[in-house]
Amino acid sequence: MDKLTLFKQIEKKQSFLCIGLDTDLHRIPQHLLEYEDPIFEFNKQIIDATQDLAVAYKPNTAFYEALGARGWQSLARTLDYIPKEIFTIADAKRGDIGNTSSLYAQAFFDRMNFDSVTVAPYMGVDSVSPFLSFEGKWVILLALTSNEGSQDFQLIQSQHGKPFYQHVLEKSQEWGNTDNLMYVVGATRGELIAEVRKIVPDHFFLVPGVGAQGGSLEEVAKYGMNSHCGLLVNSSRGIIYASIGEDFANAAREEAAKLQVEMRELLQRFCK
Ligand SMILES: O=C(O)c1cc(=O)[nH]c(=O)n1[C@@H]1O[C@H](COP(=O)(O)O)[C@@H](O)[C@H]1O
Repeated sequence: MDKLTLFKQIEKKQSFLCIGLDTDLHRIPQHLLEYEDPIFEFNKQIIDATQDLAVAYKPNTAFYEALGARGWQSLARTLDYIPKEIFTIADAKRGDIGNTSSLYAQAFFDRMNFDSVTVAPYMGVDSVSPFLSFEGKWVILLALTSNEGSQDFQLIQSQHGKPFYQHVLEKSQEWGNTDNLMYVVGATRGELIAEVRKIVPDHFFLVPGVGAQGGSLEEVAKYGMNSHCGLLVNSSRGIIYASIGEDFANAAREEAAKLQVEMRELLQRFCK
């Protein structure tokens, strides 16, 4: 997908909401277990109920991989079901030596036709550049993650006096087709989002951590929004498990709608 299509979706829907399809067989409503593919059925109903509010869907592949071949099939069916104008993210957090990364990229971009994949930068240029060589596909590089363990490496000051995540942002700008590069920046790191934005003013951020992890949407927009919005804010559990009863899809819609209303207002305030 090209940038323009993404911009248009954001403008049309007045939303920068990404819904995380972290679909767990143990958490979905029990009545769905009667279906031949309960995971797909759950996702299908969530997508039907929220597609006018969301600009992206992000299945976290762990939830599908954990089920083996059956899970991969549910993932493929889900991807096929997502309307084509909506941005799709394979949250797989890959990255390996070059020839292996090439095959990961083929798996998610050619075989499965995702628009983007999350990639870990730890192994450096040759582990990331194979993903960047796919025309029209996006790499979403982990920069400053939302979890507590992000302090272990990402916030360590290097001998140049900069935290490690800043090196990731700067160095990755030299890694080829950076036009199609986004960065993961956790919503739980409100005060640091402004620092990230200074280093990469034009890139999109995928921002997980609102909802179940407690990040503030307003802070994210205040510090992270640019003139093209530049944000995809993800919520997974806070939306998809809003209810575990038969009304789950409606409840998910209500949660997504609350976020969209807030996003519309934030776009008017900060997208300049
Ligand atoms: O890459 C991600 O999406 C990601 C990065 C990060 O820093 N923190 C983070 O929570 N995520 C993912 O975003 C989703 C967050 O889910 P909820 O906390 O349920 O909204 C999960 O799929 C995480 O794996």
